[in-house]
Amino acid sequence: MCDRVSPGRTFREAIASERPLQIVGTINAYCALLARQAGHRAIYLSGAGVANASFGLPDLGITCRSDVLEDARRITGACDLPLLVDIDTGWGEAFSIDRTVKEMIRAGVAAVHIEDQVSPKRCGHRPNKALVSKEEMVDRIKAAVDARTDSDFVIMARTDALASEGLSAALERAYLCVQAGADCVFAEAMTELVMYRMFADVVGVPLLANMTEFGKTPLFTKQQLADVGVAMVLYPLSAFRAMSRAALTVYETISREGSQESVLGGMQSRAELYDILRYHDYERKLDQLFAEKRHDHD
Ligand SMILES: C[C@](O)(C(=O)O)[C@H](CC(=O)O)C(=O)O
Ligand SMILES: [Mg+2]
Repeated sequence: MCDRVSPGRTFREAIASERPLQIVGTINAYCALLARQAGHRAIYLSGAGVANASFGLPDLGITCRSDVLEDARRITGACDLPLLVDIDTGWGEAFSIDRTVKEMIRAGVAAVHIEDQVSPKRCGHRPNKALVSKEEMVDRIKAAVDARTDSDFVIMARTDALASEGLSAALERAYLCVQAGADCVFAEAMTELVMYRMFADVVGVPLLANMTEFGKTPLFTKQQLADVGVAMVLYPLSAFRAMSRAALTVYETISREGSQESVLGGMQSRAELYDILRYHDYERKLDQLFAEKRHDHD
């Protein structure tokens, strides 16, 4: 790796120093800057977010590695916060997973989570999810771990097993993934707080809880999750859901009222936008370059 601190290292440090670490979904580069402005220390590129927001598609395994990589690169290009990326099933067998991991590292990503659903996958909070065998999932993890070109890059194993196979099977899968080298575990679609305590005790590595809205998991607080041993709390689509509602309201208002006047109060101002983008720094730089150029010709 180049002179840059490994994003994986930054992510590991964030997990160690903020318990639990809040990881917020940022569907694009500007959202990543907003999350940083709000003081967050880690961000997330959601697979559902790529499908829904970038492609207008449902989260059913329709988007692929290059789609997610493109969104990831835009985010890492604009924001230095460590980025966790949802790579769904890894998009294939061992060599495809190898390529996925290597390209994610090249894209400046800090961590990925890979799940045990069959391909094409479904949203973790919808019915009728089908899983690959635990042996195949272990192979996915081995392939991901072996693919690392940066030993700090974080491989997180996600299990979707609770719904179809029950808690003991989900715990066993998580344990086997850790034995195979996974750095962290993502316990998907838990229905009770105590389940996280059981996972934390079994896996012995940092555990992630997914607080996605309108799904199978009640919205536990950061403190409740800390008390049951959770190390990371994910809010994958919270901002996206709020942005979507806000955008719809604006479109409807413009259409209904013939003006956006009544919704101005809900908008970020030009000054606020420019602040986040450091617009004036860019402008000053431009002025300076032109001034130097003029000077050269004198
Ligand atoms: C975390 C997740 O994998 C995502 O893609 O963001 C989704 C979130 C959601 O659909 O609410 C999941 O939990 O499957
Ligand atoms: Mg997903």
